[in-house]
Amino acid sequence: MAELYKTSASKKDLPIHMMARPRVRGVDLLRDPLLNKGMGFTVQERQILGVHGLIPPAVMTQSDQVMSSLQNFNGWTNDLDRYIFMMGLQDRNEKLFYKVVTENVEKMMPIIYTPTVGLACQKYGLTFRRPRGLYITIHDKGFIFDVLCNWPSDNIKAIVVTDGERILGLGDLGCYGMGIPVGKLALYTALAGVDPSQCLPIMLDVGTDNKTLLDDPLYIGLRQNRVRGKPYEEFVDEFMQAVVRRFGNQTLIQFEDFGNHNAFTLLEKYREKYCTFNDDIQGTAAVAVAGIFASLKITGKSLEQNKFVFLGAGEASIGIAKLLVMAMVGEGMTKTDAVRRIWMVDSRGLIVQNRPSGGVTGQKVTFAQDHAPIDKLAEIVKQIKPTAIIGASAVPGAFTEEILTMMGNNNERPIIFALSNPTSKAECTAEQAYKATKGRCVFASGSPFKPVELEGKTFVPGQGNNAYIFPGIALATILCDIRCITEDVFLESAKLLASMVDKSSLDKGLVYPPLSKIREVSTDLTEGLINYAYKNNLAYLYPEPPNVPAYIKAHQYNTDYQDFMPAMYNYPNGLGTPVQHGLSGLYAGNVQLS
Ligand SMILES: O=C([O-])CC(=O)C(=O)O
Ligand SMILES: [Mg+2]
Repeated sequence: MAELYKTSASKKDLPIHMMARPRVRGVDLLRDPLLNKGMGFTVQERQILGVHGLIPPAVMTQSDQVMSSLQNFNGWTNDLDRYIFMMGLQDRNEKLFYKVVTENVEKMMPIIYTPTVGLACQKYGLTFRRPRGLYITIHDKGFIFDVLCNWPSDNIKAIVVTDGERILGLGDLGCYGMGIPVGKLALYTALAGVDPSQCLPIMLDVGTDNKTLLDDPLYIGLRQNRVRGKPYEEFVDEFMQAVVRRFGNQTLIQFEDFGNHNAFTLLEKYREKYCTFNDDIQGTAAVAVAGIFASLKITGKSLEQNKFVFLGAGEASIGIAKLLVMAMVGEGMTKTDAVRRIWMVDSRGLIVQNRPSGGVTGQKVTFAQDHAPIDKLAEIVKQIKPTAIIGASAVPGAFTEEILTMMGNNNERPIIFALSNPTSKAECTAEQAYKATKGRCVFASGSPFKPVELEGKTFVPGQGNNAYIFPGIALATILCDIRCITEDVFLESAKLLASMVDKSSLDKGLVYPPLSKIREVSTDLTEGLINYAYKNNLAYLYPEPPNVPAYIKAHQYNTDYQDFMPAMYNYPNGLGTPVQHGLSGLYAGNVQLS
């Protein structure tokens, strides 16, 4: 059985005829980002693989290349240029891209992911250099499987798909939303170690209702209004079926940044039939609930001693609220009592049962309270006296100084989460929250904020972003073959993540592990979830891996270059025949020909 789990044998273990050989050579090798090493190719490899002379003569180690990339990165004066530089690197040399990212996670995440990815999406038409992922349009209806067949690999384990209708808190960006699946999948690899060749970003272009884009002659998507209703549903149905036909029914499909209505409808429709989850509803819920679990260790309160006010009643708020209810019920409360602790506020004010202005519909119904209507958030906070306010409204500045001060006056340690993305949409800044509460609040935000100095003390805001959750869930799902991701998986993820917050973080008011640890967190989450999946009969891979950490490690992407030792120049007796074209003198001291 040990053999079954021995997947990445070291080079020495392999018989010579099985040593890695790239599937392409010559100039095609340099143009394949999965294989290209640029100047990292040894002289021997250059000769054998037919790229000698096609790259400058210097042979660089991968760490030299990392240094050179960082110098380049630092040379750019704005984040969008840094994003473009990093995408260029990803397009040229994936191993190097992921090495740079994984060795500099804190610096790179805000560029290749939120918040800069939001800006990049807004300017996607201009930043577009080379295609990445698949674009499937409503006009491909009837032929989606054929489009999927154009993808060059059969071995796809994970797809992140969007239709671009609600990109972060930026609204409908149509086809420009492709930056999001690309960014999310970059984190699959950088944070959890999912093999990038097994990941596929997909944009379902059904048009856009963004007038500015429709009027822009340089817009790169379908120039028509969004298709809705039955044709849209049939289109997405066909897409789901085509994915299974093309890549198998265990393919993970992560829904990302769909409009509110479609996000909920599609999740309900597919969650039991496909291996799927919605990151904005479920991933965000798990990260927020983890933050709340961890905050209890700071506030000293139990979950049921809290009262939560949510600003915004969309995917994130409803997802968090539902998971919170599940957590409270898990602790012995009735559902009715749990729901009573949750107060939702949308653009029309407090969501109450007898709302005069058009009633309450959809997902909000569960949380409509028996209370008189109130319009303004400040008045709601004054009357309801929440212990926690959670913003997922994409209304910047909605948590005013008055509201934050009130939270500080009503609570010894108020919980303030401003989760809307990107930074420009956050309900308040970290500084505003700490200042108004004299440093007593437990603050987290969806996009990163820098630490805040206040009266000689440093406060470190937590980043309550689903990036702490989705890469680990994805890797666990892939590795133990979970076919249906139940709601329990998200609650378990929240508990696991909260358990990883150590005392030194809590002492700084930080309810998440530091961002510098997010890779270890993703791996630990994967391990916890694999164990959970086997205990709860969710895993299809049998037999169960005897050593889960070793099993995970063996399957995680290695950012080190693969050695393309030319098998044809080696003989089974183990004597490698060096390639000697009188070059050893030329390259003396630079490379070793052995
Ligand atoms: O992408 C992010 O940073 C978090 C997220 O899912 C969203 O805001 O839609
Ligand atoms: Mg999202």
